[in-house]
Amino acid sequence: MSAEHTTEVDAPYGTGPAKPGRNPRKRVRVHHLQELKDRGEPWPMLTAYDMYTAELFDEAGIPVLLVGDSAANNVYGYDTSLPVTVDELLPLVRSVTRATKSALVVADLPFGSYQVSPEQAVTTAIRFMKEGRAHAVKLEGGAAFAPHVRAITTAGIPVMGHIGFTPQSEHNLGGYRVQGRGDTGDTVVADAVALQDAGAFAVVMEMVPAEVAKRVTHELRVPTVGIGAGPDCDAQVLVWQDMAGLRRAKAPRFVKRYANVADVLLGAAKAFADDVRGREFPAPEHAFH
Ligand SMILES: Nc1nc(=O)c2c([nH]1)NC[C@@H]1CN(c3ccc(C(=O)N[C@@H](CCC(=O)O)C(=O)O)cc3)CN21
Ligand SMILES: CC(C)C(=O)C(=O)O
Ligand SMILES: [Mg+2]
Repeated sequence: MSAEHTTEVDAPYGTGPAKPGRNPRKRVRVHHLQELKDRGEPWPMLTAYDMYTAELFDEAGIPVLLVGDSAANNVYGYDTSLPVTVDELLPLVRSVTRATKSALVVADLPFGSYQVSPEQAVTTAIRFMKEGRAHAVKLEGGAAFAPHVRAITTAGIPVMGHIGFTPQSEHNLGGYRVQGRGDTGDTVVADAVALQDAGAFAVVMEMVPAEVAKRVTHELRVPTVGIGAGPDCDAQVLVWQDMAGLRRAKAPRFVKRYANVADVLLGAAKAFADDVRGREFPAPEHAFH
């Protein structure tokens, strides 16, 4: 029996590092994430936009990778997530999915690709599954988008919700602001319940007060995924360039920086430049004779 076909797998899924070359885990599924919530085990999620990062995060045991529409900011250099298109995101999704063995890959539906109607949402979600080889999709919006979520899940595609601060609506929300303070906390809870009832397998909460996120997490059967939503969510997500310190701009309050990749890359590029200018590179061992 080849390694690929072993039925002996590490449990629980995605809660520890993979063991390369031995006992490869099966693909994380939506029901594994539900099992983690039911056992009270929090799980990590990161964005990924390309092959090498996806491969590393998969090996690190990150069970869910999000190809975020935040590629707008973190790959394409737009100032908001609004301009990025399906055609720009699809190749990134394809490379991330191709690079992973275990992680469940979620594709963000970008602005304008699902809001028009549930039918448009299904059509776009199908493109991400068929052309991007994603395992699930994510869209922004509360109760008003329950019909869109229902339509996509009816087509057989798992959907992750996203409420609280929803970057695609920044012009309507008045900028990057915490959502659900005071009386509007009840709206966040109602939105989360509506998404769950429409079939969402998990709900991201971005920049909502920790107490509201805790309420939602206890109210929902399905997992909540926090970003700036306090410690009581069932999962936590960060943009990888924030998490690893590749992005050098001032990070939002909810970010914790675990490395300084920017300094590592800057140092490597400067050393290479110095070597070329000083005729240190290429050395004899780098040349063919
Ligand atoms: N690199 C990156 N990280 C992200 O978390 C992220 C993106 N890009 N792009 C899409 C959205 C936009 N997000 C953002 C961007 C900025 C703030 C921010 O500046 N927050 C401030 C102000 C909060 C407030 O006004 O209360 C902060 O200090 O947290 C928050 C979320 C989250 N997403
Ligand atoms: C920050 C996460 C939740 C996201 O939606 C994105 O990266 O696009
Ligand atoms: Mg997004």
